[in-house]
Amino acid sequence: MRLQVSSFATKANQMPLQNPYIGFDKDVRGVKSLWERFNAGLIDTSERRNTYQQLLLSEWQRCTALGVDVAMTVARRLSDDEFRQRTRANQLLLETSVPIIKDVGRFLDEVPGLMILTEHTGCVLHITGDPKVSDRAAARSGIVEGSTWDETSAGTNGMGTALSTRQPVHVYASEHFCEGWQSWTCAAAPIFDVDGRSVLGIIDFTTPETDFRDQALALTVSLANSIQARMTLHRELERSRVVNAFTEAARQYPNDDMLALDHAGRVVMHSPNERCRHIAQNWAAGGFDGAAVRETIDVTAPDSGTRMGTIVLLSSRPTGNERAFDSVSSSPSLVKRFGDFLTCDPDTVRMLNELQRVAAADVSVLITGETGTGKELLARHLHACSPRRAEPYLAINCGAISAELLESTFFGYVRGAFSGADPRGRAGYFESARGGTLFLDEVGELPPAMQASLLRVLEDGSYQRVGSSETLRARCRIVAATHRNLEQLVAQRQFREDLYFRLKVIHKSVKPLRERRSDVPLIVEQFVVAMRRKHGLPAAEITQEAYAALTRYRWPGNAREVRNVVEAAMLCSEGPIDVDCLPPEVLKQPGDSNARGHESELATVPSAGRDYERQLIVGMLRKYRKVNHAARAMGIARSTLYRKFTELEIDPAQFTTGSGE
Ligand SMILES: Nc1ncnc2c1ncn2[C@@H]1O[C@H](COP(=O)(O)OP(=O)(O)OP(=O)(O)O)[C@@H](O)[C@H]1O
Repeated sequence: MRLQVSSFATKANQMPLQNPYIGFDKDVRGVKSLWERFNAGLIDTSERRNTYQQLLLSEWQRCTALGVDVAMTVARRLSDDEFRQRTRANQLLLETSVPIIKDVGRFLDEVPGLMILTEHTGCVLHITGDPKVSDRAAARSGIVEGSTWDETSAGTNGMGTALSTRQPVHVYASEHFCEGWQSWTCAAAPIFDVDGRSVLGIIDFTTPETDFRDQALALTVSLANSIQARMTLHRELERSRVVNAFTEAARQYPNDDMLALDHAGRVVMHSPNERCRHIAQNWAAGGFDGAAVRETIDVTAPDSGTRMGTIVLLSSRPTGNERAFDSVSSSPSLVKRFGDFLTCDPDTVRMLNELQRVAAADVSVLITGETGTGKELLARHLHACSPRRAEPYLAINCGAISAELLESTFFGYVRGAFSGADPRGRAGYFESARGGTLFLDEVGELPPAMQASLLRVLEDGSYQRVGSSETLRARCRIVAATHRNLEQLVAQRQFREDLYFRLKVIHKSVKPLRERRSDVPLIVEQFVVAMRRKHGLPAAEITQEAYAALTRYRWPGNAREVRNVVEAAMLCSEGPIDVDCLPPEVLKQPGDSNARGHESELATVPSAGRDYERQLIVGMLRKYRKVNHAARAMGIARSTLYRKFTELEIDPAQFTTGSGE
């Protein structure tokens, strides 16, 4: 159970094994019976209980209050996209931890257990261990990479409880709050960042209940310490590189005030004056004027392109023409970053500043704009800036769910609600989002019946699971988005006016990229760095001609199209990115009916989308040289990739080695 006693926290080094909560002579049967009585509502308050039982009860009461489903049997899992993002964000932790875990794993051959690494919100990044146990854990409890184990998602459990207590814990079988985890026993320890306070992740050793080893807790603590030590070394190296970059930037821009931030956005250095000292002191609390940031320069690792820190140039004391990125902007301008959303367009900067101001307010927000303009990106960061940031962020594409399943997907259902349903019933998005944010993408696609149900929730917060008359209360914030013109849909009676007004308490519209052309270089630059990281590519220049074409093009698919074109071009090029790596539509001059130099190709390729897809796949094959590696990098099944070869007339043998598999 958790090591919650405060004296332990302060005397951890002297007395860990004397703590009653990590003793291994646990009263297994007693705990099971306590759990059963707790869930049946049969706990007698006058009953005398020892400290350990009281601790368990208060844990479980807390989980109940958090709305955790005690009957949960399969852990919540992030979408593939979200998991990919978490993996990218925790690359260093993974690269540092996995070799250590594997090294130790070799000596655990005899123990039927799993070594699990999570990041700081409880999402499992990596699992190593006995394949049989791994299969069983996946099938029985959903213990897989991408599953989430923070206590608000999964109740008392090794990873989640170590995260919330920031201490090593041992959670035995029926000490788990959810029924679905009670056939497991876990020992887990937090991995701390260099500041000794922020938790980077958790290292956990999970075994079937009966196979637990007394030494497991010591093992996880020792592993966490090793990972921590190696991370500290990396961070020190990064820090010295950030300091060097700061010194270089200060030499280049002697009139600028600037700060150097580490990978986590903490101030490492600042210009030696009172204003900067003041900004640096208030930086962590966000008590600075965001608009004071003129430019940011990422300090990246020379080999991997991973971001190690940032140099922030502040906007006052302007001297005229200094620029951080020569390739980025033709005039000095303010670059605003809102999460991963970058802009230097004054209207969009203003819109983001307004969005930032409403992040903390508990009101619904509607974001409109053409497809690919970054609406999801804004919604995600709005959540990250809100007081709800520790709670789940759930994104739903309303247009992708069939009308019959919408009610049950949003509101959940009880057992026996309809045929084909999970016999245990299931929570819907409103329940799973709890106190977090529900992002309703493509909200304009909701059919009328669902619009009426959503309106009811927005009006009084109440809803029912399908098949139940019990009223539940929604506690999440709604952020909605659409590329459609909702006002027009209202006029055409396709969208309820009352719902429209409920959703657009705050309404922000994102301009298409062709109306903020100064953002194109910024976004191209951002994707060049991201794709280098994603595919492990060396630094590549963009030739002047290619650059001119990229900035001239109107980008009907907005930033998403930029991403696709940059990714394909980088995979296609062997050296600098030149025009021959750009798709024909990008090369078209305004008024041109033919793409320069690509007439013959165009004649055989029916659409730009197809052309892009073909280019991307060929690029992937060239890079990875094996079909299965390319499929994995693209996040699709090998069979799908083979189907694409036929569709797009690609001969994989031309690009792969050996069997190509
Ligand atoms: N201003 C921006 N700066 C950097 N990247 C951006 C920007 N806007 C969008 N992107 C990137 O473009 C891609 C598409 O963004 P996103 O999915 O948020 O668009 P969207 O408007 O929600 O699209 P849709 O309407 O099709 O759902 C993502 O890869 C996102 O990271």
